[in-house]
Amino acid sequence: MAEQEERRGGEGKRRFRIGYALAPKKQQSFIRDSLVSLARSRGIDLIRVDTDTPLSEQGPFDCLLHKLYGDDWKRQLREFSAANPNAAVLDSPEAIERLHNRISMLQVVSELRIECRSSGETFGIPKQIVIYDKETLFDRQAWETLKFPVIAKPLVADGSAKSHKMALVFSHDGLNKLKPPIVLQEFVNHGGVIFKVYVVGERVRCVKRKSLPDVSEEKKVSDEVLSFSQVSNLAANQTIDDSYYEMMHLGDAEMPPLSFVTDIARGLRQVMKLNLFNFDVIRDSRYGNRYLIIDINYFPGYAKMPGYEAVLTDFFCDVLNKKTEEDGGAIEEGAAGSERSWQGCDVSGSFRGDGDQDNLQVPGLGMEEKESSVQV
Ligand SMILES: Nc1ncnc2c1ncn2[C@@H]1O[C@H](COP(=O)(O)OP(=O)(O)OP(=O)(O)O)[C@@H](O)[C@H]1O
Ligand SMILES: O=P(O)(O)O[C@H]1[C@H](O)[C@H](O)[C@H](OP(=O)(O)O)[C@@H](OP(=O)(O)O)[C@@H]1O
Ligand SMILES: [Mg+2]
Ligand SMILES: [Mg+2]
Repeated sequence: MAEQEERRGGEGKRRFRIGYALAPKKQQSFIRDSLVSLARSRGIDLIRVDTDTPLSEQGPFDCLLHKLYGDDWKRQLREFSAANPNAAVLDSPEAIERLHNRISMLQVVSELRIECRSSGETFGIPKQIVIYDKETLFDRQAWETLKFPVIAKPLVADGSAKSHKMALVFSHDGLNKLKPPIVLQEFVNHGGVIFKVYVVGERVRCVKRKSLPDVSEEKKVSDEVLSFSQVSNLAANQTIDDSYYEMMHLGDAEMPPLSFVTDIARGLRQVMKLNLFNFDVIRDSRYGNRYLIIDINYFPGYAKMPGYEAVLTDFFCDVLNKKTEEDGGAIEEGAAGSERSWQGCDVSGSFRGDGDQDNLQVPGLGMEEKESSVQV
């Protein structure tokens, strides 16, 4: 009885347990005290999953949040879902798998169906080919459809440092320095600014980041190969705020229309069946209102966004609310104490955008309402 009362968080309130299974570096950057305390105040306990102990020996969990790789972990997740059909897994390993290959990752973009916009914005992906072996690399026919410069990206995007090691190749003379399997993606001049669109369930936030500089015509005949890695990623403890934009001279870079990136985010979420991801967008300097999606990441560095605690906590409440409704736990107002009633997460709470640079889209609210408190 005491344990049940403890789970109910005293005064008959039901508490929820979200287990998180993350690599140490990710846990350190994402599970901050500020997130843990805000979630706790809304009736949610964030509990570390010990990745050295079988998942089946831990819990119980109402929801599992994870960013781990490998067949054994996928097996444990399948067993967890079979044993706990009412628990939410964020997100399904099968859906995440699609993002671990840079070809299947961007294929989802071709499945998007988004209405034409009167303002004329269009989207797509850069031209790219996959090269599985050295022989193909030297088979001119394989890559002659591409225009140099190209970016050579590892085919596998599995979160390893190796999967971020890239090379900018200006001419085919540079191809012999590459190690397949790789994707050769046309480098598109985009003014040195990349837009990262963070998605947390129905919530979307677009931020600007420093990107690779444009390549001049003269440079395009060089046999050089420029290696780089994660040029647009911030250090885990760095956040995106005005000082960052000033330091990186990104202040006056125009953001893409919020409704445009939100439509793409919604489309990607439906096609990929993922809740937690971001995607990188560049504006093609040749056309001005043509946007190219160049990368999609599962469970990115949300903590770099000021106010990420409220975004994630509101999302957790959405998930738990949805699970409770699905479980038939109708929330009877004032029916505290009855077995099926659920006091649930308190989802009221102000959730504010932070200035012009970051567009903020919360469910059902337009831009003009972004400063209002969010009751979801
Ligand atoms: N097709 C392209 N045209 C121009 N610049 C590009 C292109 N692809 C990548 N870049 C540049 O290279 C950087 C890294 O590319 P990408 O985002 O695909 O790598 P990543 O290792 O997956 O990065 P992340 O840290 O976002 O996961 C981008 O942020 C951008 O600056
Ligand atoms: O600047 P962002 O938040 O995009 O940086 C992310 C990056 O896009 C990838 O999602 C990284 O994950 P992997 O691709 O699995 O390496 C994130 O690293 P992580 O340690 O936070 O998961 C970056 O934060
Ligand atoms: Mg990227
Ligand atoms: Mg990436």
